[in-house]
Amino acid sequence: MSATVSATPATVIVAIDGPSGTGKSSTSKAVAAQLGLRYLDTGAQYRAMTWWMLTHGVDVADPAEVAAAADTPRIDSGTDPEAPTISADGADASGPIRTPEVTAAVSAVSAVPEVRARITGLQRSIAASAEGGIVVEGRDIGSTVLPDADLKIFLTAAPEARAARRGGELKSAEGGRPVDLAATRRDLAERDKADSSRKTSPLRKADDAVEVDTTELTLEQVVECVVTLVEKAAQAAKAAAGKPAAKAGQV
Ligand SMILES: Nc1ncnc2c1ncn2[C@@H]1O[C@H](COP(=O)(O)OP(=O)(O)O)[C@@H](O)[C@H]1O
Ligand SMILES: Nc1ccn([C@H]2C[C@H](O)[C@@H](COP(=O)(O)OP(=O)(O)O)O2)c(=O)n1
Repeated sequence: MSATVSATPATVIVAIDGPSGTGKSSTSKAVAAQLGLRYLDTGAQYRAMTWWMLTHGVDVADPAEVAAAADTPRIDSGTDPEAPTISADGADASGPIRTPEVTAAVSAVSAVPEVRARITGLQRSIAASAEGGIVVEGRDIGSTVLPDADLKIFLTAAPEARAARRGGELKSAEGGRPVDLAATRRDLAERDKADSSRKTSPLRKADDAVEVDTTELTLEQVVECVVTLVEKAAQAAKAAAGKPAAKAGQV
């Protein structure tokens, strides 16, 4: 086992929150892979629920209809950071959840308290059973879902940087066709507003979260920074538990 992994305790829970395009998914996957942890993309769960509703005739603009359907689909997440999976009622949802239709509807669906209660329950049970620990990324992980996480990170980035990153992804998805960056930026701002202003569990930095502004950092620099923070948090957790902190090379 490497010195890096040996610095983590038996179980370490890391919460990474922030708005779209700040680097949550890429950072969380890389950190989890590097430290031998599991990985959960909670946005994918909300997107899978939204996709299932759109394809099962639920009027996603009607919170009562959405609430009534919230317990119906089975949502399964595979937590291998090298190959995460997401399915709804057994159907692979990884492609369809990235369509513009799902992106446009997901904030409304995820604002419905019954949806949040259902998915929060799934998230807590996945985190509780993750052997060795897990990196969970989303909007309300540090503030609501896992308030006792060993480490909470809140990623931010300037709106132009976020739009440029999302625009790059959309361009690849469109086979290299140019993307309207101003429209991408507007879409992000609208989703930020909806996600931050909903009543139940809005997008919010937990009081004890470490904020990392990724605007001027490469992805590699962000990953390095978060890995260092996880190792420090793991050592603090060990010390608090009364055990001597592991030296490099010790398990
Ligand atoms: N620090 C960074 N610098 C440049 N590009 C980044 C950085 N972090 C992430 N990206 C890229 O930006 C895009 C969005 O990142 P992603 O991890 O999906 O963000 P989020 O999960 O917060 O929406 C991806 O294409 C990713 O490779
Ligand atoms: N913990 C979470 C995660 C996502 N959501 C909602 C709000 C987000 O706009 C959507 C989609 O999240 P996702 O992380 O996939 O979004 P991006 O990849 O950043 O575009 O889900 C949420 O309400 N709570």
